[in-house]
Amino acid sequence: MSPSPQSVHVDLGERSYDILIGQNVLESAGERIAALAPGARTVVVTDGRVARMHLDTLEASLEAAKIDSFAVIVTPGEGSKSWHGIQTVTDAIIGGRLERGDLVIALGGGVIGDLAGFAAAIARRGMRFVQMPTTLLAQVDSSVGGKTGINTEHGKNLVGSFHQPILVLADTATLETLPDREMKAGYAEMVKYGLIDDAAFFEWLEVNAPAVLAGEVEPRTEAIARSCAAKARVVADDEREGGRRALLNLGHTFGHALEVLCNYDPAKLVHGEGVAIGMVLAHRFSNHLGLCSGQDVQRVVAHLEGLGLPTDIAAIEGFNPTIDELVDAMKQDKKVERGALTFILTRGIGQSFIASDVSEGSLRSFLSTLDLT
Ligand SMILES: NC(=O)c1ccc[n+]([C@@H]2O[C@H](COP(=O)([O-])OP(=O)(O)OC[C@H]3O[C@@H](n4cnc5c(N)ncnc54)[C@H](O)[C@@H]3O)[C@@H](O)[C@H]2O)c1
Ligand SMILES: O=C(O)C(=O)C[C@@H](O)[C@H](O)[C@H](O)COP(=O)(O)O
Ligand SMILES: [Zn+2]
Repeated sequence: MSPSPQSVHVDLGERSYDILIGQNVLESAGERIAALAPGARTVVVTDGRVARMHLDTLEASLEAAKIDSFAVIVTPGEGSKSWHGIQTVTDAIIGGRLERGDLVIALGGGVIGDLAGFAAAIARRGMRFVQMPTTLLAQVDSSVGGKTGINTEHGKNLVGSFHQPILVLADTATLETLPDREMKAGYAEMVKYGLIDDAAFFEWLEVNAPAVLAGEVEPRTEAIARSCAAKARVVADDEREGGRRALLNLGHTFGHALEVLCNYDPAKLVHGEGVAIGMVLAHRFSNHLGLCSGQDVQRVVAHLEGLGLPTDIAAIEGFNPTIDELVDAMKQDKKVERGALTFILTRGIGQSFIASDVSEGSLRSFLSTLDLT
């Protein structure tokens, strides 16, 4: 018997929902969905790798609850977060004659959650969906908060919508099959919450990160639940990123630019690694601007490096962007206002803030201190 799952509530009025975190919660998916959406048919959107490992468990649970379902299986990786991917999923929904009242299930990492969530937002002008995250990154971040969407040839996450799930079922047992590199990449989004506004969580992670990454059930479940609670608080306060939610973008202005310039090639960089490098650059940039001490920068670098995460651009194999390329890619960021970049900067660990008055000149001056061509 697995212990009862931990529960975090996302308080959004009529769009409120629960996040259930625990070992083997996927086995209870059918009964939970039957209770939440009685009579609904379901489509499970997943990728080929996750399907091989975890689709059977979900399908058995749906079948036991007498829920009619079929699966759409896309290719793993960012390439599926695309116009082609969204066409595949929406065609399957419409072709499968799902009705507006039926349900889309995202079983997988952040790519699947973003893709399936966006498909649910637009198919039949809006269907309900459930997130069943299977990567650490998706369990601590992407399955919560309702940002859904795809990449376009111009950049990352440029087309999408805010569409909240009705339930998040985070089965921590699925992480047992997750490769070590993906586990670490997800950890970057977890430590982000400490760096944003919770120095005590950062300190806790400095002690407990090895146990979390090694898969010790208790500290890992606690770390996931604390991360979800942190995100839930921000999202409840500012669902559509009118203000404070932008803090969740710490490291992302740099990180997304790196992902785009690496052509989303997972051999070079995955999202969480881009965020790790981006968070270090955000701290270094803050230090360059006289906002954050060198000691705090070193503490962040030491923590991430100690866990085997990349912390600078030079760590990306065969990648030598110019300053112009980086600045140009950053200008597609959705936080840009009237052409000006917004950064999440920091005064120290757990003291991040939104800076919309950063000049391109000071960014270029900072980038020129890095070892770039
Ligand atoms: N919507 C949001 O708020 C939000 C937040 C953070 C990140 N994101 C997005 O999420 C994406 C990154 O998510 P990700 O890191 O989960 O990547 P991903 O979905 O590509 O998954 C990473 C890899 O792990 C595999 N995988 C997934 N679960 C597995 C398991 N249990 N066992 C073995 N292999 C497994 C996948 O097949 C894939 O190859 C990016 O596109 C990013 O932009 C969105
Ligand atoms: O939920 C949010 O808000 C975030 O910013 C979480 C990020 O980790 C995530 O990568 C998000 O997709 C980035 O958002 P974007 O608006 O910069 O595309
Ligand atoms: Zn992210």
